[in-house]
Amino acid sequence: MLVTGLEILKKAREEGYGVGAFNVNNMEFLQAVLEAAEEQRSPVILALSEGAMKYGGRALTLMAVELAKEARVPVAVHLDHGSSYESVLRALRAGFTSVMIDKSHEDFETNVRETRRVVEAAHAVGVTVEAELGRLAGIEEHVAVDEKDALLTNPEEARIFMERTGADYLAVAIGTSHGAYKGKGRPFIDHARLERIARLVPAPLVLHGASAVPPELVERFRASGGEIGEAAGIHPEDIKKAISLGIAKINTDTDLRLAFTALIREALNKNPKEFDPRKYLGPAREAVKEVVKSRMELFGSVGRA
Ligand SMILES: O=C(COP(=O)(O)O)N(O)CCCCO
Ligand code: NA
Ligand SMILES: [Zn+2]
Repeated sequence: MLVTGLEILKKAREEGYGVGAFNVNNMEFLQAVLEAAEEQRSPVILALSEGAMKYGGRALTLMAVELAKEARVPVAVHLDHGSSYESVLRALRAGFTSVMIDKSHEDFETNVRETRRVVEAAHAVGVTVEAELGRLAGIEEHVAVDEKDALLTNPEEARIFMERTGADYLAVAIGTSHGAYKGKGRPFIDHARLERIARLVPAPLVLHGASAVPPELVERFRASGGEIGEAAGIHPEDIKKAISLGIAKINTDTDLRLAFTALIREALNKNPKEFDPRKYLGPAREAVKEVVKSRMELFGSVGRA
């Protein structure tokens, strides 16, 4: 059933588990994520970035919203990294039930003002809002303290920000970053900072840049002819710890992309004569579904629907 992001995330934070927000760009990703959620009896968030909305248009947003309504588990349809008020309005008009306004690159007052404006519009139509404070950036442990403070989320500022904006959940910067290169080896996650934020912010917290970029997946991508450098993702123990401290929404995009692409490359390499798209998109869809199911097990959302 189609529900708001807050309905899913409030319960998750209260009961101490995480819910995956999986980025979808096409039919196969949508099917993979929703089938995984139903098989795992897990709530799930379908995340569409502005790039996904540009790429998929009405075909994608219609599918996402209608399939969410028909799903046998709670599903929110979420705008990921909304960059403007207008972009949020387009998502609201498309029937999304969760929107992110990301003004974390602006100064504090601008972020507060722009986020408040989105909260008023979204709440007027029963949709809940994710905001962001702090800069996503992989940090090496030895990074100077003042540099960390400039980048990562300040706990006291977070409390004030949430009170002044009325946002429903907060994306925090505690050492993660988007993409396949999150740092050399195991990225440093500032759990102490997260604990301080969670004490001051009762709202569900969001972890961006949370993909694991597992070595076996990177290897499979390389073996199929893919080129990727020294990739590193977030360690499963850091995900579990972050959830225990208050993270309720966990964004996963890179792991799905790697799986989908590796399987397509393998299928095309294996049978150069093949030109039925279903023969290579099908196995790729299955691989994404398996990644999503295993992420749900790590997050603890299995059986929570
Ligand atoms: O936090 C994330 C994903 O993080 P990751 O790259 O670790 O999967 N996202 O918000 C997805 C970003 C999509 C923009 O193209
Ligand atoms: Na988001
Ligand atoms: Zn993100």
